Amino acid sequence: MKHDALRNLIAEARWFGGKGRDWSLTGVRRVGELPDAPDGLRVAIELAELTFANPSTGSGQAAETELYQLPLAYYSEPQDRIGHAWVGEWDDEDFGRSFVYDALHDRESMALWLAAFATAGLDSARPTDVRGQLAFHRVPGHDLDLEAHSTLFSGEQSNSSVAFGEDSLMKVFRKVTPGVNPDIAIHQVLTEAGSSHVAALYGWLDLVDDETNTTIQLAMLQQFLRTASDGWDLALASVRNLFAEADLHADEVGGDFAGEAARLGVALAEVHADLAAHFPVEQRDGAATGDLASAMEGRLDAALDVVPDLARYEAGLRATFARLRDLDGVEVQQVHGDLHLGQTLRTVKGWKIVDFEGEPAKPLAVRLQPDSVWRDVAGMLRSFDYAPRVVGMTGVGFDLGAEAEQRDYRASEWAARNRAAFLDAYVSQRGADLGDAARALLDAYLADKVVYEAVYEARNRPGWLSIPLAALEEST
Ligand SMILES: Nc1ncnc2c1ncn2[C@@H]1O[C@H](COP(=O)(O)OP(=O)(O)O)[C@@H](O)[C@H]1O
Ligand SMILES: O=P(O)(O)O[C@H]1O[C@H](CO)[C@@H](O[C@H]2O[C@H](CO)[C@@H](O)[C@H](O)[C@H]2O)[C@H](O)[C@H]1O
Repeated sequence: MKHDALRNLIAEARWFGGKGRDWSLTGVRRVGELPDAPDGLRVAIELAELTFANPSTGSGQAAETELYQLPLAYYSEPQDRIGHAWVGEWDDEDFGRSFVYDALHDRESMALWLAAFATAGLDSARPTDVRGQLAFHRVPGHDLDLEAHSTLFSGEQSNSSVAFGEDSLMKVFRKVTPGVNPDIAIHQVLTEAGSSHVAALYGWLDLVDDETNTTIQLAMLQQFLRTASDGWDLALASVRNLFAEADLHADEVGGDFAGEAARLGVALAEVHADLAAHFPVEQRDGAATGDLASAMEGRLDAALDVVPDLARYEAGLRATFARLRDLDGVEVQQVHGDLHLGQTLRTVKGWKIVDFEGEPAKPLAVRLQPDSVWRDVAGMLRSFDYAPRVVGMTGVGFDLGAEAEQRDYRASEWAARNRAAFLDAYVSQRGADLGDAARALLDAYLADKVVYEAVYEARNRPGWLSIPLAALEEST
């Protein structure tokens, strides 16, 4: 009963990244219980082990397992108010007959996380509260609002984020791996460095797993950015503005985005500088750029099997990657790793960058590797190409048929203007020219990202595959 209910919960969850693969639920382990639950409620954190019949590409394993975190509310009576979060009903060996709900949707349950974090902050000399295998850590400097009600973010993606009023936000990591979670580690460093471009870290929850003698980072508590607007939504609004004006250029319409794009460039350069000051920076030699070229070529080889249309652009892409072999070396450092406009938030206090977890599909060891800053810059530049193409495709706010040519011209104009504003501001904030070596690196990361996007779109949004392919067509 429990097994089937949890399997259904996982299969239907938005955050489950294994959809479409052949998997089974091979274990469920209760790793902790939230302290101080009221009568009639027990709240448990359980880890579900999933075994995949076919390993993901390149893992070289016969079968692989992944761990997913499931916070569950066990009530002794049914709770109609959270019927939408129903998981199932069963006899639990610790809690007895239970009516079980997804705890993330339940205010009573979420208040227990907040209270546990608050308790951990009571003694600033020992900002960690250990409850069984759970260790609640607090970063001093902010008093949590314990009256705040929780709201689960509807736009949840790889993880589940819960806002506590307008005070704090807790991200519950869904797919978990033993070891350091880069999102927590980077937020901690940037918070201590006083960075104005991230939400301040307030705390985090670790599972100190006795069975495997490892630590698994389960959740992160951070500042709620009250006045935040999503960078991707703002960019789309700006494009629509331009498309609605038949006779005006990008710099003449009200919703021009170039000033924001430039401020984003400055913000990214400042974040990179802070990361370079607090994580190792390495100068790697020419062999490393050769390895980088080989890695990109390898990804192209794999992508050609998934998206045969890429073959038309193969020669140009290979030439771009091969240029890396002429470089003397490459500097690497901690970067964001998965940056695009959807990872940026505009607040009244400027741009913030979120989600430093790297690409969730990549193994943790790969996500922790230092990389070139040009990977992040390329990610943002690709987003400036996407925005007008997405508006053009969906046709919201203008007459598609009659204005197709005009629209394509304007899409290119918007993308070029904002790419230039972002890149110029980034480069000048770093205080260096974009020399030939940096240009070669940037071009290679851009090409690598387009190849990645072609595979991502083919697998996730086939209707959008034309976007990366059109970018390749334009650059040939
Ligand atoms: N500190 C914050 N305050 C307000 N909203 C936030 C904050 N951090 C992230 N968000 C919003 O929550 C969404 C999900 O956050 P993200 O870190 O990207 O989660 P995921 O790991 O699930 O992709 C983001 O798109 C952003 O709009
Ligand atoms: O889920 P993540 O945010 O980690 O990133 C994945 O999904 C992104 C889409 O949500 C995808 O980004 C691509 O589409 C964006 C518009 O939806 C665009 O702004 C990006 O430039 C483009 O790469 C991303 O590639 C993927 O890893």
